[in-house]
Amino acid sequence: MNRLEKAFEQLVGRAALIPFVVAGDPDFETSFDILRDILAAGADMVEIGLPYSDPLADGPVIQAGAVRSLQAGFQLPDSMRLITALRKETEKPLIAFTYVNPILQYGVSRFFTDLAAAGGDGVIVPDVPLEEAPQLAATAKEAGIAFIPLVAPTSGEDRVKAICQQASGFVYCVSTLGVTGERKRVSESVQALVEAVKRHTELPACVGFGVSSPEQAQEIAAYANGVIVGSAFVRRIGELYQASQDKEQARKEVAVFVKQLKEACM
Ligand SMILES: O=P(O)(O)OC[C@@H](O)[C@@H](O)c1c[nH]c2ccccc12
Repeated sequence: MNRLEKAFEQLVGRAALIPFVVAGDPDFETSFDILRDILAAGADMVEIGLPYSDPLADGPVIQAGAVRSLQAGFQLPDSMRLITALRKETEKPLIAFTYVNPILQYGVSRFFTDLAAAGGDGVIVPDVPLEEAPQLAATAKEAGIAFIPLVAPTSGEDRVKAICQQASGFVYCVSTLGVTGERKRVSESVQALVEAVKRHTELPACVGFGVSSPEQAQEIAAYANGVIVGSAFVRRIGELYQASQDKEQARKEVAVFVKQLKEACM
């Protein structure tokens, strides 16, 4: 059983809390501390976003996080270094989140081999078309990396079935159309999407996009196997870690938010 399977098995009926942060935001050391704190505060696994200059599916908050990281000089090899360092601190799953371009530039086979050597467990690539996904998924699986696909509210039953058939790790159910970013309400339609996924795979179905509060996390945890929260963390990191802020206070506030979300997922 791999780390992802073990993590979901240990949930025993509750939903996994899966925070997303941008690697290297606002710098390598701080990003390492934030991820270690988030895991120590109770996150079941983390999604580590590899900063990219053209994050077309991201809203302004995560775009700003990527800019902070890239401006700090963070490059793809630093993401591998960050995952390697984190793996020394935790046995929880570390999932790389990246657009397809950085993988192509780095070299597909080299990317997954290096990610596995660093201690990574899975990858999420939001902009790889279904037609090209099988090749990427096969290379990932050869390296022992779960290829976690996304399904959207617009994905019809046949497309959900086709996506689930090549999935590994879990299936990412995108709650709403548009780009990432905190929403006041999480769309009700995502429950039907989770149910459609469950008709076509035994894999966990996790929901992301827009989750900004413990109340929303609790709502999703009632029917999904995991709750993914990104912009709500990246916004706090941006606000709290401005140069003038007290880093200790910032770390405490991020940890409190994790604990509140974790409570809600019980
Ligand atoms: O609205 P949020 O919480 O930022 O949701 C997406 C985010 O958590 C993470 O999964 C993500 C970051 N960038 C993406 C692009 C596409 C799909 C997903 C993502």
